[in-house]
Amino acid sequence: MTLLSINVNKIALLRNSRGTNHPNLAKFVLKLIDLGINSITVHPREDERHIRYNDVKELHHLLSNYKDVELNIEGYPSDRFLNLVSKYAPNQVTLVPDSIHQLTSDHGWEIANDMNFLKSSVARLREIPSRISLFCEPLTKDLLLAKELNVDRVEIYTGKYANDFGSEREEETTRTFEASISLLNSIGLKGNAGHDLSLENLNSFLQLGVIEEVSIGHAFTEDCIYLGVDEAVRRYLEITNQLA
Ligand SMILES: CC(=O)[C@@H](O)[C@H](O)COP(=O)(O)O
Ligand SMILES: NCC(=O)COP(=O)(O)O
Repeated sequence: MTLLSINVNKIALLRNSRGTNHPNLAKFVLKLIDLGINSITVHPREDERHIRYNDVKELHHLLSNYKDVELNIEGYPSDRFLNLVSKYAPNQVTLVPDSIHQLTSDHGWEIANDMNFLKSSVARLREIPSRISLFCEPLTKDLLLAKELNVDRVEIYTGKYANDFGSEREEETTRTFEASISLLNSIGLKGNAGHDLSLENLNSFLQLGVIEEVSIGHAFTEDCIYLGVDEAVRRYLEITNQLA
């Protein structure tokens, strides 16, 4: 069984588009919890284009009433971000190499280039009881360096997997991800995964090896439009084998 974490960035994006509180993020999260979701992911970017820092405060308070529901906060380890996660100590912090100029998180850390920066960020996070996860490419060199950084998990960036799924590159790309998941397990690191996972590619991805958690937002939000929230949640939980 793999934990399904729903990323609610796009609900916040829709809310921000009108300057009102509709759709209400807390109401949507409560709906997800009622439907059996046990983890929520938010990604407060520096420009707060969707999730705002104040959303984190409100969601942390809301989820304090649901001990079996996890909060995963993703983001670039700026001082502002580290202060935020230090204040709320979520179940998991996922460090992502982002800049405000990016449309989305479209790459993992090139750890060798940022080793000292990541070492200091991890040291700061070790002052709180949160699991530390690092958003990485499925590359041996980065996975081994993640082990050296002594993080708890690696979130494998699955953008290439999703992009190549169903193409002539699928077989080779699948082998790359399968080897990365196997390596993670062999070096004692637990693997999360995320970015562009969907109802189309998720089941195939989860056959590649042991994945603790997948975080899914963009495709899930689209599925909610076509299928409705209840059916979208049911289908994703069915694939991750979390249905009661
Ligand atoms: C790290 C990752 O792939 C996603 O968690 C990220 O939150 C997507 O960001 P946007 O929702 O801003 O595209
Ligand atoms: N870490 C991946 C995530 O939270 C959601 O990514 P996406 O499904 O919105 O691409």
